[in-house]
Amino acid sequence: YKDKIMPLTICNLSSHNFMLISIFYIIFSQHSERSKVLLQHGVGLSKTLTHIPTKVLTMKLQLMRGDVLTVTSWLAPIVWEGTFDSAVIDGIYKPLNVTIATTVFAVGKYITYLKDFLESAEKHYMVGYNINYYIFTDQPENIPAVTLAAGRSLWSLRVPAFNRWQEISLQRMSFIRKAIEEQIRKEASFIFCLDVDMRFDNHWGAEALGNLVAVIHPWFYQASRDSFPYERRPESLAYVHADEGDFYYGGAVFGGLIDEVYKLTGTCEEHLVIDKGKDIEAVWQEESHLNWYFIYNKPTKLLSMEYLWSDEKVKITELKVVRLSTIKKNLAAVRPN
Ligand SMILES: CC(=O)N[C@H]1[C@@H](OP(=O)(O)OP(=O)(O)OC[C@H]2O[C@@H](n3ccc(=O)[nH]c3=O)[C@H](O)[C@@H]2O)O[C@H](CO)[C@H](O)[C@@H]1O
Ligand SMILES: [Mn+2]
Repeated sequence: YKDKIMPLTICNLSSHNFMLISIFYIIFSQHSERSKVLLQHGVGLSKTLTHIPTKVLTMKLQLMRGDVLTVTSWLAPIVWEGTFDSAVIDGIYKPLNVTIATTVFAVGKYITYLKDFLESAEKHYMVGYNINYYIFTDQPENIPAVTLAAGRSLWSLRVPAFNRWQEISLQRMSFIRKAIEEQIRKEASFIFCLDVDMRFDNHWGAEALGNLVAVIHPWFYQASRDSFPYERRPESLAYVHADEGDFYYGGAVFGGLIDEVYKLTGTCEEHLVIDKGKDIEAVWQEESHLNWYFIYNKPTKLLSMEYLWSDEKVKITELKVVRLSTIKKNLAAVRPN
């Protein structure tokens, strides 16, 4: 299969993934006792996992992508169209009846993005799953009325208005950490933390679930490590040495199991507070701290730029589908500074 279809260099990149998938299915098909898989996802054992037939295995192996990196050097999958089968993924997660918390900040004029964000999410984001949206806003009265599907609900959490846009990004980690502690932990098993200036265009589903999930920043997909915009001043706790770093991740999408994201947000919050005490603000605010965190706490799953694209980018051939895109915004009109 490899020799016939894939050029040798690509074959080297993909063979790990090929092996992993094969091993996963061998384990899966031989053990109908499903505790390992369920425990790995940190969810209860009460529901029955549906049996995955052999014909699905055969189909899956034909879906491999040969033109892109589909696994990291620490063996985390990178999710691209053609690397997963939604029927198999839903066969794992739907019976577990998981609830996925989804945090979004809509402060000041950014509240105007919320309607399209929510309406498009209802069409494409985790369709068929229980979703709790947590909207952090300074104006709960202006949250638009959007019809949510069954099993999906929306909570508003009040935050102050800020006079610098950087401040909102900086404070997100702390607000999310607190909300997990006080509310979210009791209500959901997974969480995704998303920017609001975005629109879902296509399926963005349960294949994105994982213990600790990061997204490759679309502007730095093909960039070399020395051009990643990590924080380079050693005084900051977000400092990354020139010899370190795997990918440059976007701050607009991260997630995973609640406890993993609790640790992530708590650590970033601590580092942000210490930096502030030293009067230093990392070059890309919380995104810089997030990138630091993922170097020392490797994400267990990476999402390709299909999961975080930008309306301002010219499409590349590897991009077969845009699932979520940052909309073009008039920064002078929407930001407080
Ligand atoms: C695509 C991507 O990875 N974007 C990141 C990037 O810039 P962006 O240009 O995407 O940042 P942005 O202006 O979208 O701000 C981030 C988010 O903060 C919220 N917000 C911001 C300003 C405001 O007045 N009101 C408000 O609610 C809102 O949810 C917004 O989506 O760098 C930021 C760091 O500063 C964040 O890490 C963003 O996630
Ligand atoms: Mn944004």
